[in-house]
Amino acid sequence: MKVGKFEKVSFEQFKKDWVKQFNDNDEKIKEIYDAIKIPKRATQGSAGYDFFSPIDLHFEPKAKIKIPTGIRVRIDEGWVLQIFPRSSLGFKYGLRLGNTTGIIDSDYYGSDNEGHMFMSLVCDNDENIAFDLTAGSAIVQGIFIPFGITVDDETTEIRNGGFGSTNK
Ligand SMILES: O=c1ccn([C@H]2C[C@H](O)[C@@H](COP(=O)(O)OP(=O)(O)OP(=O)(O)O)O2)c(=O)[nH]1
Repeated sequence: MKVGKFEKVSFEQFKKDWVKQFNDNDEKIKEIYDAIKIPKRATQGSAGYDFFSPIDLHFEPKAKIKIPTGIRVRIDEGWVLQIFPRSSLGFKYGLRLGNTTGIIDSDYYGSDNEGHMFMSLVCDNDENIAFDLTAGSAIVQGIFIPFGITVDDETTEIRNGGFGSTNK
């Protein structure tokens, strides 16, 4: 079923979020932004949309990296995009999401940050293996999943942001 669409966030939004994580100048940030690839499935039968790393990444064991993806996603009502590790990187290096699994709500798209998606990654292996990924490598995968609500659900709040925004 066709229920979503990936897009790039604006350059201004990407830059604003990127400088909070990485020390790059404007020219370099524009280069990274222009090279950002829209998530895609590797094969016709794949459930997961691969997300690609915008830069070369070096993972030290146990270190956590937060990556602004440059991507937002429009999702139909009643569906959620869940983010999972790729099994190859999980098996080899114990690469997992810092938040164990990512939940991208459909109403995140309209947030003030344009619905800019972030990925938190941890190289979590017991063998102390560090590893590198080159820019453009598939790092995690997103799967569109339907969800239900309770028969007496009366939620009316509207989201603006993520990462604990609804605690405020
Ligand atoms: O890996 C992730 C997980 C979440 N998000 C964004 C999209 C999601 O819609 C929003 C909120 O996520 P979630 O509902 O899981 O977080 P929360 O801690 O419950 O925060 P909130 O109070 O904002 O719902 O943050 C990401 O960009 N990457």
